[in-house]
Amino acid sequence: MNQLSGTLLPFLYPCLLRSAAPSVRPQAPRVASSIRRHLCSSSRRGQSSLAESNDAKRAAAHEPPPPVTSTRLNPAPDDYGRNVFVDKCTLTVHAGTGGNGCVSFLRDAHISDGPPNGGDGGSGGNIWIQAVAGQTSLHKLARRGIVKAPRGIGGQGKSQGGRKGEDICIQVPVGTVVREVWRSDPVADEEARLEELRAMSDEDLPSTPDDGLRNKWILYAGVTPNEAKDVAARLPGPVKPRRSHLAVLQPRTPINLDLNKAMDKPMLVAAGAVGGLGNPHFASKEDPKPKYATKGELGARIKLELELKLLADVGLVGLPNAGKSTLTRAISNSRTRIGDWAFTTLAPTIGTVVLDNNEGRPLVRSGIEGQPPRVNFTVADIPGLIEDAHLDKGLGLEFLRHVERARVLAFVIDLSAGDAVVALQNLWKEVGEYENLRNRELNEQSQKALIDWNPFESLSSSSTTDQNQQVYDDAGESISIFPPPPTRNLEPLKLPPISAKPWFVIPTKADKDANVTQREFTKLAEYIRQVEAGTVAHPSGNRNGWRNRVAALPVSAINSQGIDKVIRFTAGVLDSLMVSR
Ligand SMILES: Nc1nc2c(ncn2[C@@H]2O[C@H](COP(=O)(O)OP(=O)(O)OP(=O)(O)O)[C@@H](O)[C@H]2O)c(=O)[nH]1
Ligand SMILES: [Mg+2]
Repeated sequence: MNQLSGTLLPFLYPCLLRSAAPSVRPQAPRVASSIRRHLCSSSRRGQSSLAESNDAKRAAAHEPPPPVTSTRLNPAPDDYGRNVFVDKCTLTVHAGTGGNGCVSFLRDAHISDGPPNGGDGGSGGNIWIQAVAGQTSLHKLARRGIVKAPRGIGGQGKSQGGRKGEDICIQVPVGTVVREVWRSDPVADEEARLEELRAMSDEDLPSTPDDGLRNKWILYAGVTPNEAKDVAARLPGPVKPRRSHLAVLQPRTPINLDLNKAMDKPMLVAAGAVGGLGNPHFASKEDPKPKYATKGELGARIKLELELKLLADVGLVGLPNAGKSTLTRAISNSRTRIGDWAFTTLAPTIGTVVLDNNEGRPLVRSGIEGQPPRVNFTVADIPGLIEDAHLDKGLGLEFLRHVERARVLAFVIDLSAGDAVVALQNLWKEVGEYENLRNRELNEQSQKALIDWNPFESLSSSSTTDQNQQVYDDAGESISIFPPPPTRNLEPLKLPPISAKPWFVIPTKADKDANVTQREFTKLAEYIRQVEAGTVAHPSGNRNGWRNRVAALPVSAINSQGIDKVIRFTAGVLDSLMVSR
């Protein structure tokens, strides 16, 4: 070993030196150990260290393995990933304000007082939105609350235009509905104001330009206070506010987008405001060297409500403690919490089931002809439903709201916990009652909207606290700067009826007492067959409930048995939905 100390080897392979110590490192790289064997073959000390390490390895092999405390499918209750799921949030987007125009004049060795050459301001950043696959929650946007695009940079001398503000793209999960709550568009406000001024007769016109118009101008930095009055008096009349040419790409107001497909390109939500004009724009015969330029336009502000209409491809519906979370862990990458008590899961957790890990051959072949194959689907572990959940017992309404947002429903039934058919019927009863309740509410709301409508009600009377926030000037007078307009009451989302969703049953805990589970499964399978054949009523009580291809797929989630069949069946149902769409 002493031979080694004078070389670079100890630095490159520190394990060679450490191997002389009594501790054993079975994970040492194979290359290092082969070099070690080769180099140390002539050294007696090296031989003894190898012998020691072999002894230690042999001793370790005879040691009993550490006791297994938990597995992935039967973890300790504190072994779970943090769940941050948000399916509804509001977001205020600010399009970038335009950069200011510049007041500048050509200066040269031979020209001391040249023509105007101030550049235009750059336009503000645009706000885009894009639905992307792979995202399942709105929590990041909910945390941000406000998204502001940067403003454009001001113009400069020598006719240099300002740089444009950077664009911002908001990425949301596929299945997000985006609706406008209110909008404040300074350009539209200014247009309306100019329209009003134009309609006024000459006597009614304000004699001097009011603050609103003055605020649009920038005066040359070199003007003295006395000169400033003179320049201000020479300002041209109201300048028509300008919009970015991208504004034509904005969706119609009020915004109402249903982003139900992954988008290749983002969609424009709010175009950045245009930059101000430099002083050459105002040069005229009367005033060839204007000492003013315009400020950039103010960017629009839009308050949006984002809501996930589609939570996941499959929603697991079951009684508390039925084994939904264990099943979610068994079929997906989820690390949802598992515990042998009711209400272990209190908020939905979304897991992704991988059908193709891109290692050559897909694990499950899925997709429809002519379209790219499906590589995964999502599963939502929804908190357990209890009796009278539709009356909001045990946060029932909140949980049922999530059930409504799954494409396909999988009813998880514990085969060892009493009558499986009754358990399934009870779950459907809660879901069906919730649907009736929701339909009744929707009808009541639309009737109320009809009755409450008052054509003579002024806009200001419907103002909200948001709008009433006042700003005061130095003299204590209230001034309103850029106030948000009244909030729009958004209607509840229109969702397809729950009973019309494809559904199937996953009887679980099939590994428990064979006599009981076998008996319950036989009963349940017979009942499902009758529902499919139409000889018994649909368990939701709705005559038009989904009956095609209903199945009962028994599993033992804790042992990962029967899981493949569930994945294949679900992928098949999702494919058939795509074909029928
Ligand atoms: N023997 C057996 N036990 C299971 C199986 N699946 C789940 N369990 C156990 O059942 C208990 C409850 O499982 P969870 O997956 O937390 O049940 P859950 O439906 O998510 O419960 P909530 O979140 O409270 O609604 C745990 O102790 C699991 O280990 C199974 O297939 N076989
Ligand atoms: Mg759970």
